[in-house]
Amino acid sequence: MSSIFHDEPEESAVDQDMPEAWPQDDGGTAGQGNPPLVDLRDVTRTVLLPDDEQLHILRGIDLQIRVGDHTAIVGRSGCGKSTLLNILGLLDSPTTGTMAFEGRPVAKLGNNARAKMRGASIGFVFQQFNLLPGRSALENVMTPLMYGTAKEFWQRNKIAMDMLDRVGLAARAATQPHMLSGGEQQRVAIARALVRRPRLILADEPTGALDVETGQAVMDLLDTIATESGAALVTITHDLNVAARARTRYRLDTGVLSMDASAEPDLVAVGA
Ligand SMILES: Nc1ncnc2c1ncn2[C@@H]1O[C@H](COP(=O)(O)OP(=O)(O)OP(=O)(O)O)[C@@H](O)[C@H]1O
Repeated sequence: MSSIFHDEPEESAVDQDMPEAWPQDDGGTAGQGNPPLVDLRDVTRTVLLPDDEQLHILRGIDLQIRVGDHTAIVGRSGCGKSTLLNILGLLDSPTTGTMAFEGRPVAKLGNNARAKMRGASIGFVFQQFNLLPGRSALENVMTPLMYGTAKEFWQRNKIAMDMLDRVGLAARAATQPHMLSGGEQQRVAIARALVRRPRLILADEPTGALDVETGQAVMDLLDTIATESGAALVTITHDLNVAARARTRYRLDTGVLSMDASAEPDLVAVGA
């Protein structure tokens, strides 16, 4: 968690290890000429277990995400959702296969360039909110701006206040997380995730700790702000009601990704 919000400031990121953009080989999937925001090709993730067996967590994942998309990935516990999310969020790397972000192959990125790309372009929303205790709502929302551009740094107070206002919590700016309800904490977390206007928002079970009604309100907010800011939203969930809001739905089953999870009625019981 702390690694996401406490990476190197942008000013110290090493730009030299940013590779050239990929050639325009979209494999026929891009259509509009621009590369997808995220492009996974035949991605696998394998770990070596203590008994020397290999655990194949992700297998042959092909996934293209474009700016403006709202994509849901649903699957049962242990199917590889978090592993895929970590790869999409540049927190982990594929074992084999390729991933490009904004047209750049990420395998060649050094740690600083990866952190810079993550900080500037990706916002994370978690099930348990992961707000920093002992800091006000405003300070939480300001945190990513401390590691942003010079303009973001110097205007962090105003930018963060505007974002808190956007999620309807300007009046609670000085309040610490433990004094806020679960839904309010998640709105602060959404404000923090979006305060640098990321192009990709990764939401990992964003309604998992909320009651149904509050969860719907949070998803409405996330949907609306993502659409307004032109970001792509990827929601990872086991709840088909949450998944149904997405325009594109995938099911992840023992590491294999397939289209349209809503066509799988047996998963409804999992989300119930
Ligand atoms: N580093 C690792 N070493 C060993 N096993 C791992 C490792 N990372 C993940 N796994 C295993 O891979 C499988 C997929 O893990 P992952 O956390 O991606 O699942 P998930 O779909 O997010 O599950 P949940 O919904 O319960 O959080 C699990 O069986 C997990 O125990």
